[in-house]
Amino acid sequence: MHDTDVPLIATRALSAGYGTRPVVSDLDLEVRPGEVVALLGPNGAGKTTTLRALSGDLTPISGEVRWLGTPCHTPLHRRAREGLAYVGERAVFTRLDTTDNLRVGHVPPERAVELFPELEKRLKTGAGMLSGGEQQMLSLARALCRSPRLLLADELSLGLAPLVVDRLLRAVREAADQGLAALLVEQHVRKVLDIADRVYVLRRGRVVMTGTPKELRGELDAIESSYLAKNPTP
Ligand SMILES: Nc1ncnc2c1ncn2[C@@H]1O[C@H](COP(=O)(O)OP(=O)(O)OP(=O)(O)O)[C@@H](O)[C@H]1O
Repeated sequence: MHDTDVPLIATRALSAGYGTRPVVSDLDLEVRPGEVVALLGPNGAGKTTTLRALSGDLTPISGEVRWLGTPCHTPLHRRAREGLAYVGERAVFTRLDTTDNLRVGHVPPERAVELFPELEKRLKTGAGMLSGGEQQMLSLARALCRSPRLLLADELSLGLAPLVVDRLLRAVREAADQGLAALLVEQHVRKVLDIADRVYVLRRGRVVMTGTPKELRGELDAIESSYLAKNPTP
């Protein structure tokens, strides 16, 4: 069993942005071990900015990020050593083959193949020649096979076929069932709600809705139409 009493990562009244202009404000969110949390919202709502502040890539303008209950000011590379994994869009080395991409990430290829058997036949293929789905399996394998404590994933499933999206999300769910804490920024609202424990919806840099997928089912149309509205100005 994993200790779910202390959030692995949490923000308290966090404001973060670029220069002195906050893009997200007054953000209180947390992710506990064993939880998959979805961060949803229209384009420009501040989802990536939030992930960057959580990862240590952006310094908060005010408020704080807490790691295992303690305020945390370390940069991204230090947090990575302490168990944080960040997966962005198709983060592969296109000139290396799949095996070398895994080795660079200190992941034995056989572990990656256990997670995604689809990669077995592609171990000697240049990562630039893989399909989008295979590239994302490779990125996710590189992150998950190092047994991180926290996964921050930005649009894992961008532009991928529905079956591949299911495959990637299932791998995250299974890792969370083993104790991983995961925060996923996703455009596939309905699919991520199928595997998430909790959801935050951001709009114009603020949390406007939060709850379990069950609690938010009735709001699905509103959430999806806010995506189409592309974060309208007030
Ligand atoms: N490096 C940057 N410098 C200045 N402004 C930025 C920078 N990155 C993002 N922004 C601005 O911050 C705001 C929020 O962007 P962010 O990428 O966090 O939103 P998002 O919700 O992830 O959007 P999307 O779904 O389109 O990726 C936008 O207005 C964007 O223009």
